[in-house]
Amino acid sequence: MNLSPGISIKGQHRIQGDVLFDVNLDIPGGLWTCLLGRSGVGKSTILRIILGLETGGAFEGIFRATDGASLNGRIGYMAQSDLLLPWLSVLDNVCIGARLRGEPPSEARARDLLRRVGLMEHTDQKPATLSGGMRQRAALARTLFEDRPIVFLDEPFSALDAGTRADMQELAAEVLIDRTVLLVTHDPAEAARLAHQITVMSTRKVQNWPVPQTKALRDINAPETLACQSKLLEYLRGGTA
Ligand SMILES: Nc1ncnc2c1ncn2[C@@H]1O[C@H](COP(=O)(O)OP(=O)(O)OP(=O)(O)O)[C@@H](O)[C@H]1O
Repeated sequence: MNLSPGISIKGQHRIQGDVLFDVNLDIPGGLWTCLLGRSGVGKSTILRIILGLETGGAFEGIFRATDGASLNGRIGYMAQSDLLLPWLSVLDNVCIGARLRGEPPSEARARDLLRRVGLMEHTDQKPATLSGGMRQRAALARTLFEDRPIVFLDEPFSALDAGTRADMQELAAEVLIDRTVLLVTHDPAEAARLAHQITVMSTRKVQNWPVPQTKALRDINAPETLACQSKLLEYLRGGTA
């Protein structure tokens, strides 16, 4: 049985009375959906609506899990900003969710994830002593540690160099296999590599985009990955694709 439900969202979001976007989107359970679109179009807002967070506007519509159960407590979220607590060590930041819930965190698992994101030597450091890319990897480890059936990732690899980015994509794909993942990204190559569903958002519509027929996680240099990446980039730049 797939324990990671899909999500459907349908409605309209307004900011100060103006329509920011109309959305009618099915996010399939147990698969990766990559959400792309121009800056400011409302990608993060879709995540925040489903998470019940402040958006600065009002959403009129419905969203629900496909299994009919509440989404409360089932979504892991990695925001664009890392939201690391400056007074805690990297290790304690990874474990913070469990501690706040009054659960004893598995420090061994936290350390293993920090090793896998390349921060084994930095577990006792405070976030302020890390580079931007290291902070982003600490935030990724914290999100993976939460082990939720649904995971929202908002530009999770944006601060990473190309090699580390490929490594972290592979790690996330492995750890989050069979989870429902909604990944916001500006990188067509990332979407072409990771997605089971690609969704492109504009002010007019939210539409699905053809994904390569091959199995994700795809080879970066496979012809179908490169073709998808190139067509997507052309479309996002305003071409006709
Ligand atoms: N708290 C808020 N109050 C008022 N307006 C907001 C708030 N949050 C977002 N907005 C506005 O909503 C719009 C969509 O923002 P959102 O962050 O969802 O865009 P995005 O597509 O994720 O952009 P980017 O790719 O740059 O991250 C923007 O015009 C933004 O200014």
